Amino acid sequence: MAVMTPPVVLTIAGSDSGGGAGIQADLKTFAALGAYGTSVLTAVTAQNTLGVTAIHPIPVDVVAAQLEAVLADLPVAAVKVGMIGDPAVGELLASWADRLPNLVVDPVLVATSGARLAETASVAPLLKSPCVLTPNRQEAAALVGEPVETVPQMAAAAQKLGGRAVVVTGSELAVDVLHFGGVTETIAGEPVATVNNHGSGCTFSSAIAVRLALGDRVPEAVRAAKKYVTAALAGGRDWQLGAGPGPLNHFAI
Ligand SMILES: Nc1ncnc2c1ncn2[C@@H]1O[C@H](COP(=O)(O)OP(=O)(O)O)[C@@H](O)[C@H]1O
Ligand SMILES: Cc1ncc(COP(=O)(O)O)c(N)n1
Repeated sequence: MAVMTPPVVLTIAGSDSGGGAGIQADLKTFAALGAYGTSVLTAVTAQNTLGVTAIHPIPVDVVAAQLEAVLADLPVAAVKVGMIGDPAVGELLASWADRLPNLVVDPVLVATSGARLAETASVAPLLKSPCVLTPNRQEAAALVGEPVETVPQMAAAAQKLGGRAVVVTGSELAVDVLHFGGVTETIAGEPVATVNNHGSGCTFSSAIAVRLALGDRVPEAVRAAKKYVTAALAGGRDWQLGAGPGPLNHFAI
């Protein structure tokens, strides 16, 4: 029998005990889109659809050991970074950035439920790396220090932030703004009327990483990820999991 190796994608992120966001959303997205998922945990959160009740950051040497274990053995083709609970981990990842192929950084700061998950200082070291950065409007505002609400403000923020590319996501607007290769474009999707949006940002950034691992250019990867997150939001519109904003249905494609 012929041997085959599936595309391997790595998530470096926090655990969401409720299963809707973080590492759990990332691994489901990888599986749904045909990649083999690996994971480096940066934090354990006690979390459900209603909120976050505890955060335990993983010590930086244990984060480094996980990263070394994965990269020493598995042919990682893309890496997604989510919640970084500690600036020392941000520094560690920045020092590894040139060995992290097709890097996508979702600068997670606040959960959909409103809970603070990380400080801008944690992600700041990575902002100079050649990554695809995927802030939502609130995160973009925190990173550029200006209000980001409207589509023109999203475009201005995307142009200010550096990296390989920036996608400022518009949550329920269903409109994202991509700045790549000197070109700024609006990517409009179908708005989905749903309360179940917990983990949409994690899912979107993970889907971009899979598509980059499969060989897409950045604009194609972002468009494919937008289609996927829309389908997963639509697929979870009619289910109920938890009393707060529920998760997406990652396998409804
Ligand atoms: N209700 C919705 N209908 C359609 N697309 C949505 C909806 N909510 C979020 N999205 C899309 O999901 C992706 C993740 O963005 P966003 O929700 O802004 O991230 P975050 O979870 O970090 O706030 C973006 O492509 C955004 O446009
Ligand atoms: C561990 C962890 N990481 C990230 C998020 C952000 O989730 P969302 O995609 O809803 O912004 C979260 N709630 N928990």
